[in-house]
Amino acid sequence: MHNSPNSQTDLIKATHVTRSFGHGPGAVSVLKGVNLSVPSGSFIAFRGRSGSGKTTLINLLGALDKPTEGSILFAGQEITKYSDRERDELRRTKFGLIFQSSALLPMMSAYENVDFTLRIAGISKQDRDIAVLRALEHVGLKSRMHHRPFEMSGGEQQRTAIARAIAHNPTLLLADEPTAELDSRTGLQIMKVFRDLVRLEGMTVILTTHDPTMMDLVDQVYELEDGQFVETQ
Ligand SMILES: Nc1ncnc2c1ncn2[C@@H]1O[C@H](COP(=O)(O)OP(=O)(O)OP(=O)(O)O)[C@@H](O)[C@H]1O
Repeated sequence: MHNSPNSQTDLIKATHVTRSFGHGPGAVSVLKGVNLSVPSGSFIAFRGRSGSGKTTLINLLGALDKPTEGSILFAGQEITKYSDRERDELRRTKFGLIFQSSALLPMMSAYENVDFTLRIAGISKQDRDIAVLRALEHVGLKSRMHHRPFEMSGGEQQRTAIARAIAHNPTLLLADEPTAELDSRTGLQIMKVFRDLVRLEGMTVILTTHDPTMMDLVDQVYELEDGQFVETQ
């Protein structure tokens, strides 16, 4: 595959990406030609009003969905041409996904929640023991790892969700409104966890948010308006 010198350092590159839902006169055009280059090891935020297309874009970048038109390259590979099976494999090995609600299993401790995901991915007990502790340490939750979700604060639950998403050491972490259910102080702490994963672990983090106060910690903000980027800071 031919790459320009620039694109070799991009972890994610989206070109002329559109996404429409439905057909014919009832079709809704949600993304209308998005171009994006995300360098490896950067911390990026998509900001925009409700309905501007943030979740749709995150789902496309995370290989949970396919664009109507356009291409998305991950590490130089056109993932929009991948089969379902290849996309599953990519998500399982290279991506970590975090959502607004932590969606932890309520009867399991923080440790068990993280461990469970690795267990169903077929990781050996020996490797899991190391990976789970390392992930919980990264999010500052080692001392509370035996607590179950109802015994944890919202911020601790979201930290557990982050630990679960990073335990397999993904290259790219995608988070859709990860601070929306948290107060602003806790939200800022969660943003610092992401920032440290970028600065100390070299991960690339892309998240969505409504909240302008979260923007100081990221490298770049992309503003989505009605399915297009309108301004780049
Ligand atoms: N599967 C779908 N079928 C039809 N329309 C959809 C579908 N998914 C999203 N949409 C529409 O696309 C638009 C953008 O949705 P999206 O969830 O990407 O916005 P958002 O910026 O993430 O909003 P929010 O901040 O409220 O989560 C909305 O108008 C939504 O109704």
